[in-house]
Amino acid sequence: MHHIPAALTIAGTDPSGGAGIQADLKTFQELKTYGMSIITSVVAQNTTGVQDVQHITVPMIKQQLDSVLSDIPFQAFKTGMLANVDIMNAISNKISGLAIPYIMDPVMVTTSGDTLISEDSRDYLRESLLPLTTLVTPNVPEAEVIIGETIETSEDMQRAAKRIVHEFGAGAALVKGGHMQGKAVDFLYAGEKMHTFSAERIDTKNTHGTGCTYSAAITAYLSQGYKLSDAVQQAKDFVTAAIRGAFSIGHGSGPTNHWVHRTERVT
Ligand SMILES: Nc1ncnc2c1ncn2[C@@H]1O[C@H](COP(=O)(O)OP(=O)(O)O)[C@@H](O)[C@H]1O
Ligand SMILES: Cc1ncc(COP(=O)(O)OP(=O)(O)O)c(N)n1
Repeated sequence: MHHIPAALTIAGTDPSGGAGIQADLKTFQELKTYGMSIITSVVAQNTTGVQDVQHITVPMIKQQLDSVLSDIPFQAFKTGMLANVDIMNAISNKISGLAIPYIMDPVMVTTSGDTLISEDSRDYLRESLLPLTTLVTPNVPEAEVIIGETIETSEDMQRAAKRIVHEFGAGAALVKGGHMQGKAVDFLYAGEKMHTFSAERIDTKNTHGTGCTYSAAITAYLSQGYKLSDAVQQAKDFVTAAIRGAFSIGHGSGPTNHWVHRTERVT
C-alpha cells in the first residue's frame, strides 16, 4: 500500500493566514505531508496583533482529537498555542500514549506583544508537557521563561538548551535566535552534542509566523522519517527561504512565504 506521510497540529488559529494552524497546514502541504488540525482557540488576529480570542471548550477539543485518532494514522504531531491548564491537561491525557515524535512550539507571547497563554499554565507546560516532548522549540524569551534565567549570549542559549533537556526532561531542545543580534543562529541539543544552525539575518519586518512555520516544517520532515538533526537543518533552510521571500502584505509584520520553494522551482 502507498504510504502517505501525515502530521497533526494542535494549535490556535490566525485568520490572516500567517501563523498558527493556518501556517502549519500550509507548511505541511508545501512539504508534501498530509496535514490535519485540532483547533484549541480561535484567535482574531492579523499582521498588526491580536484583537480577540475565544477558547474552544475542553470536551470539543477532546472530541476533535478522538475524531482524528480513531480514523487516520499520522507519523508526527506538534502543539502550538495551548491557552490554559485545562486545555493542556486534556491534550496531555490524549497524547501521552502516542509513540511518535511530538514537537512542542511553546507559544507564549506573539511578536506583536500579545500574550497567548495564561500565567499559571507556564508551570504546567514546564512540568507536565515538556517531559512528553521529542523536541521543544523555544525562542529566547520562551527559553527564559522555561529556565527562569535571562539569556544574553549564544553561550547562554546553549546552556538553556542543555538545561531544558537535563533538568526539565524535554527529549531535545532547539533554542532559536531570531530575537538575538547578528546571524540567525539556533542551537539544538538532544543529550549528546550541540548542533548549530546558522543563516544570514534577513533585514525584514515580515516575520509573522516564523516560529509556527519552522516547527511545522520540522514536524513534516520527521513524519517523513528524517532523523532529528536532518529534519531541523531542512526546516531551517525552508524557514530561511520563507523569510527571504516574505510578503509585504497587511499593515504590520507580514507573513512568511510558504511556497517560495515552488516559485523558485518554477522560474
Ligand atoms: N530576520 C531573520 N532572518 C533570518 N532568520 C530569522 C530572522 N528572524 C528569525 N529568524 C529565524 O527564524 C526562526 C524562528 O525564530 P524566532 O524568531 O526566534 O522564533 P519565533 O517566531 O517563535 O519568535 C529561527 O530559525 C530564527 O533563527
Ligand atoms: C494562534 C497563534 N499561534 C502562535 C502564534 C505565534 O506565532 P509565531 O510563529 O511565534 O510568530 P509571531 O507571529 O509571534 O511572530 C500566533 N501569532 N498565533
